[in-house]
Amino acid sequence: MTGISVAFGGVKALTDVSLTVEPGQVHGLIGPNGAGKTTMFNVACGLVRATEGRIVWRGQELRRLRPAQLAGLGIARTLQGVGLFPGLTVLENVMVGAHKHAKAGFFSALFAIPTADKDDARLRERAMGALTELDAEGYAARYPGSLPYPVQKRVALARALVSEPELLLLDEPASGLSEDEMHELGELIRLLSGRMSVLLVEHHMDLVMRVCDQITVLDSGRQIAAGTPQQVQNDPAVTEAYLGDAVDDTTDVSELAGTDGGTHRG
Ligand SMILES: Nc1ncnc2c1ncn2[C@@H]1O[C@H](COP(=O)(O)OP(=O)(O)OP(=O)(O)O)[C@@H](O)[C@H]1O
Repeated sequence: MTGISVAFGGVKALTDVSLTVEPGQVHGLIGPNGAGKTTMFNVACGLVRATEGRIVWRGQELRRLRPAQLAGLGIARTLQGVGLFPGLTVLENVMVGAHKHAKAGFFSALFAIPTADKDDARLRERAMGALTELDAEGYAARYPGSLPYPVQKRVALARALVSEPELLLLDEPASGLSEDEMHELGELIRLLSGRMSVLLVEHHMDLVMRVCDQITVLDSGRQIAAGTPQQVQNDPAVTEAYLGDAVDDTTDVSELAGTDGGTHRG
């Protein structure tokens, strides 16, 4: 993504931001509240159109990117919150994520079109595989509303993984997780980077510092730093940006602890 600017009416949410997620790398996008992280993420998903700038994927410029195109491009995403279909079981929810691989099957079934049983079986198998990878196979027959939030988040991630994306876009995947769950999530993201690239928008500094290969830091819609976790941690502009944020919002002081000393690095 190069030279991305976004304006909402008179508000400049992003000004000339560039970042490249390299193959097999985890790229973190961080910044204080209102920095523009979600807007940048939404540009990458096709949910927000950039006022200026270019998105290039696999050597091709994506003009007028729409969210519906992502799966076909080998890109999957999870959004803030969970977004599972309450009327479908966990397994069915994950099968929705696999639909680009199915010629017939689950979707034909949804719309009462005659199904190809083989496709359906393959889809189920892939969806169960993704659930197993996330230790959630035991919940396959349950409905999302009956499950604890962290489990719902794992299911949402399984749904993104089942399409075997080349690029996984994660928007605040650690929100609402305990320390232990966050640690597991970090290990999982590292594991996933062996077979896909990851763009990670996240508030939890210790997670970001532990799992990312490269980090881009935004503040007030502008890129203020970029580099390895160590480079970013040692950048005075970053500390300053977070200090300003901590003064505005005292609840963020604990997060600040991870940005200054390096003690959270794994
Ligand atoms: N749809 C919108 N309409 C108008 N302004 C918006 C819209 N979305 C975002 N903004 C503004 O753009 C700026 C960047 O917001 P954004 O949500 O991208 O930041 P963020 O870094 O994700 O913040 P947070 O960490 O609080 O989620 C903010 O000033 C915000 O108020």
